[in-house]
Amino acid sequence: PHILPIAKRGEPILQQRAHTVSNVHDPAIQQLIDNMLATMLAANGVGIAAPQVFSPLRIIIVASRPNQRYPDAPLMEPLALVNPEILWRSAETSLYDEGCLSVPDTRVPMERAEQLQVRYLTRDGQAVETRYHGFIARIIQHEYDHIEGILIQP
Ligand SMILES: O=C(O)C[C@@H](Cc1ccccc1)C(=O)SCC(=O)c1ccccc1
Ligand SMILES: [Zn+2]
Repeated sequence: PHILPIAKRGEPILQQRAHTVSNVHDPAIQQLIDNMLATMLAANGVGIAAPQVFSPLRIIIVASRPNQRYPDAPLMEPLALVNPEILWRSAETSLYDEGCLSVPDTRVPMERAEQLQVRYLTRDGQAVETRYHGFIARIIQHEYDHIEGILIQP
């Protein structure tokens, strides 16, 4: 896998809606997912979205791990969500200072739904519907914003 350049605020691709993946089994898609993972790990992130590596596709990676602000955040295997759809968001919200690999040296307090229900394809093409809460739900909402062309604003 390759570590790819990360698009920074101001790059048009970060403000465009990304496109649905038509064939998750395409080797180019599988390589992209591997490269997104390598790039996220190298940047010490807990998530990444395809537009951040200049691919206008609806692919996100979520990789929660415990950290100072969220010491009880779950440590999880990085998970790729292809063509994610948020089916439901709880009315209950929480506030957290979010960072963004595309907006370096910035933390922005963001209010997000505490729980959400999401439907997506795994990288193996399995259709899955899952409910998340807490830090993982937050990361999913942050990454989902990226494929909608939405960036946190400093
Ligand atoms: O820009 C991205 O999508 C990655 C971003 C994801 C994210 C961070 C915090 C809340 C929601 C989503 C990052 O990983 S920035 C790095 C960061 O803020 C962080 C790193 C380790 C632990 C906790 C936060
Ligand atoms: Zn971000």
